[in-house]
Amino acid sequence: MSRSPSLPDRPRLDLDPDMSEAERLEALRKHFERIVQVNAELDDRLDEAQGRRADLRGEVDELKRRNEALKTASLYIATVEELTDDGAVIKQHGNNQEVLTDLSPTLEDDLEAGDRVAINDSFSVQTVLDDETDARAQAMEVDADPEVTYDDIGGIDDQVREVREAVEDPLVNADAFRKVGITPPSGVLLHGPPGTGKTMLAKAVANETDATFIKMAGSELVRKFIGEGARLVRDLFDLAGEREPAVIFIDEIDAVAAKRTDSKTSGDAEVQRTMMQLLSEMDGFDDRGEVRIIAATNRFDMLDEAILRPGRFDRLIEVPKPGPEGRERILEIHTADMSVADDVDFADLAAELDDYSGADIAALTTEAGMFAIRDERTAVRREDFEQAREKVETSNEGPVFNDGEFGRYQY
Ligand SMILES: Nc1ncnc2c1ncn2[C@@H]1O[C@H](COP(=O)(O)OP(=O)(O)OP(=O)(O)O)[C@@H](O)[C@H]1O
Repeated sequence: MSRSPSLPDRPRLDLDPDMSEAERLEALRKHFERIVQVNAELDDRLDEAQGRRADLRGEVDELKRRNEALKTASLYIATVEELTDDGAVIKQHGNNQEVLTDLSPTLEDDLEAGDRVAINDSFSVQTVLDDETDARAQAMEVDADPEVTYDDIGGIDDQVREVREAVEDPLVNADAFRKVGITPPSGVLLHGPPGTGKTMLAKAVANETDATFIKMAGSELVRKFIGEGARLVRDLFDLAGEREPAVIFIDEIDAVAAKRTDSKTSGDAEVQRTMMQLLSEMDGFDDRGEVRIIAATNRFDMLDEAILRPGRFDRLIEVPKPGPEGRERILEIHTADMSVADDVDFADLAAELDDYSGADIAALTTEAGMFAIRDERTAVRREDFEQAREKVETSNEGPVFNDGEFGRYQY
């Protein structure tokens, strides 16, 4: 990469052998002042570059999202009704339009009547789709008996309490809410940096209330074909109704509920349709009995305000990275089953793990354990944690420090 032309020059120190001591001292003092000044200028430039980098990353994310939407933009779902010598008769879902379409030789052999296919705007068959149940399985994770408990979650006690009040109490104590005549929050939105325990919170609430945990990934929803995202949202709420008590967890909700952009691609329109379906399911939520809904996002700044209105995600809970005490607790949780040598002081270690998320700490403890194994020891020592830190912090997936990735969000 070429160097930016406007970077300040490296200051030079010219000392003449004929100079007196006083002159030398003066030259050195000036040189020092110049270095301090150049350093300050470089700091400014660095800040500027980091700001610019954060902006560019934001743009890249947005472009990636649009690209993803465009790739699936113009595909619709249809069912093959009949195979004839002239091609296949297909029926498009949604409008039930029947069309005879040519088939490419490669598809001809694969297709059977009854298959679901993806077609483009001109009804040409693009791919054979998986079974409907596969599409659901890919987008939804159903866990009738999640194992996470509140004790497994460290450093976010206030958030645990808030989630319990907003999600657990209405499930366990529905009568009390009815008698007092208040409506519990419709949906809870957890927002904060990645790996801080948002999914754990949702699972723990489901566990403590003996509810089925049903997770839907927002990013999966937008990868589907026209009409499929909205249908999956419908399925999600139907399934939760069948399995009540249930906790619906929509991860990465920003993928379906981002602020409207000015782009008019059909991919964006499809994302909008999916979001509309989600909003209408939430608006009809009161009659759904023992179903609670939690969503999570790392990109709170991107959300469309429509989803935050009363009756929708009207309880916002920020889940931040843990402070030193929280980090200490998370270290204890993740080393509970490890043998740890006496020279490891968790409070001391936690104080040094500035900006680590819960997930970073979990990764750190595993790495430390690996170093002990490599050294053929059974107890994990302080030096293992040090080596693990070096590894975690130099790898790309290590913690992202304050002036990095999240500079552009509010976290
Ligand atoms: N507060 C915490 N206490 C204990 N462990 C944690 C905590 N936060 C994260 N972890 C560890 O990190 C893993 C990932 O956490 P989780 O999936 O809940 O994060 P998340 O906030 O949902 O992340 P993302 O936004 O990336 O989906 C957990 O399985 C756990 O091992």
